[in-house]
Amino acid sequence: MTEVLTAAQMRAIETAAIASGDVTGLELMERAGRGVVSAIFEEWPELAPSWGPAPKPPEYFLQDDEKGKHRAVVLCGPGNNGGDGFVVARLLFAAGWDVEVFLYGDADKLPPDAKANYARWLELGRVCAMSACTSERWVGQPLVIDAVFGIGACRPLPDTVRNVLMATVNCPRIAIDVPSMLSSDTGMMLSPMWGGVGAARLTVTFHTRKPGHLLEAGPENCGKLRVVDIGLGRFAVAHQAHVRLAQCHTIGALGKGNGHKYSHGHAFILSGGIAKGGAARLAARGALRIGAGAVTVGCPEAALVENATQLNAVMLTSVDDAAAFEGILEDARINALCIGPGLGLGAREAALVGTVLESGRAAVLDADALTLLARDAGLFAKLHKSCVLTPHAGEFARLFPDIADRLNAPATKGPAYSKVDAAREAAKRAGCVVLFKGPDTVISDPKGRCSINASVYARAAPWLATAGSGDVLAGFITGLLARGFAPQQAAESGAWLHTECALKFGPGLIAEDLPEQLPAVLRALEAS
Ligand SMILES: NC(=O)C1=CN([C@@H]2O[C@H](COP(=O)(O)OP(=O)(O)OC[C@H]3O[C@@H](n4cnc5c(N)ncnc54)[C@H](OP(=O)(O)O)[C@@H]3O)[C@@H](O)[C@H]2O)[C@@H](O)CC1
Ligand SMILES: Nc1ncnc2c1ncn2[C@@H]1O[C@H](COP(=O)(O)OP(=O)(O)O)[C@@H](O)[C@H]1O
Ligand SMILES: [K+]
Repeated sequence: MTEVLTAAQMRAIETAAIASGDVTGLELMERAGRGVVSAIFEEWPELAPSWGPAPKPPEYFLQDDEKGKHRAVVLCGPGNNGGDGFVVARLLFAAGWDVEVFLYGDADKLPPDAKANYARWLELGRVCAMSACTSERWVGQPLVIDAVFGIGACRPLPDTVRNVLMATVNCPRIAIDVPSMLSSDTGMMLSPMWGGVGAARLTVTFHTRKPGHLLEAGPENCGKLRVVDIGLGRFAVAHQAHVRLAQCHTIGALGKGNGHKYSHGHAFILSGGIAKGGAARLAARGALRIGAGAVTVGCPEAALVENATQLNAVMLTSVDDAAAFEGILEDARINALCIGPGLGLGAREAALVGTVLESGRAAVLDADALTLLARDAGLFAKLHKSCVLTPHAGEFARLFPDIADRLNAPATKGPAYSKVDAAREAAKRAGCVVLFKGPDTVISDPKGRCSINASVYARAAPWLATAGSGDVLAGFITGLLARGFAPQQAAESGAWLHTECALKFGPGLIAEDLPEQLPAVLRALEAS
């Protein structure tokens, strides 16, 4: 499943499922709780009862030696996340575990399905107030089930909850749906956790990933992430989910069919002056490796010799000023431009950004070009739908300071504002695709079509935090634009391939290595 659903979208699907008569809320809660318990036993088979990870057969009577082998503390909250917690408590108890349950909130005010499961648990054990969950509980490091808040949390946690969660730091903690201190829409911490609460060992979510699992502090707090199917697939189809996981979705187009080099486009990368050409050369190498038929670097005359000693398959020409570049652009075969890496911030560079934008050609604007756009509203107004902006967080804040402020403000009420919302708003304002970089790269077009290239969990590639890797990404996207990819597809596929290249190389990666992984990555894609 490549959809990523917000809390509101998830609620809409749940409501549609219940309204269809196919399933009740109580049944969904039971499936959720069972999914959590199965996931725990699959993850740690040594904790599983003798019958394995599947839920216990109803007719099964526990043998004495199956009782009390393991201990769990279940922390329940006032909503349906707490309801899932009561189901998990019951199922662990049925598997022979010693289970203690604590509730934050008033049992009388629980929503109906949660209240039903609260009542079922009361037939088996007690429920104590969260305030009674004191430090002796954590001796022996029981398994902690975090069922305090799920998709319903969007403001700072009450102190009682925060203190209890912080005290579990040395215990294995399983988060139901989302760690309670995290916003499922944004991945941001809802409360500061002094000294930290540590990551959950496992987070078990339902139906699809939520943005908060992928963005910001989400991945480092979720531990392992498991998505459990609770039978909502049919309803997901009816629901238009606008955010999905990035993929290389037009990979068929990456293979080169017939045609000569110019059938695959001609990418032109503008460079800075003497001793500033490395970034543009990295971008050019990326554009060529990703399959642009021809790639040219344009630099000031004074930097030609320096660049010539470093380039072979990439062509080189002098571009002293915007007028010279206008002349070069008379060659209609040049169909994708890249400006910004190592460019500089002077008048020549600002004029070149203007020429790039006035040409109407597909263009990637990165690094210094973004700073120039931030400085000059007139330039910014020239952005058009064939452009791709590739800011990292600092450049984003320079270009869209008000949006960045809103993104970084602590959440006090829902719905929370996420990196997805920020990228969408920025793309709408700019009138072009914005690729907002990070381990959680978010790509949006002006209509809000959005994807997340998450270099997290199994795709974690921290080696990408190396000088020049962004320049290579700009080159990848430019190369794909030259090959005729639409801006959103070029950005999404470029980001996805960028991560794949980093994964292929692994630790020790430097920017130069990235384009060199492309042949193997593309070969593997073709084979699959
Ligand atoms: N959708 C689905 O398909 C399915 C969903 N399922 C499960 O339901 C979960 C969602 O349940 P939910 O909507 O009841 O929200 P939940 O996270 O329990 O919290 C709401 C409660 O917490 C309170 N509250 C929030 N923040 C607070 C704070 N900081 N401090 C204090 N209070 C705070 C809030 O209070 P209020 O804001 O209303 O004042 C309200 O009482 C979901 O994550 C999943 O586990 C599954 O059962 C199966 C299918
Ligand atoms: N920890 C990380 N995990 C995955 N990708 C990362 C990480 N840090 C940075 N990246 C990626 O590396 C690239 C860095 O780009 P940028 O910040 O522009 O660097 P530079 O200017 O040095 O080229 C971006 O594509 C970003 O998404
Ligand atoms: K939770």
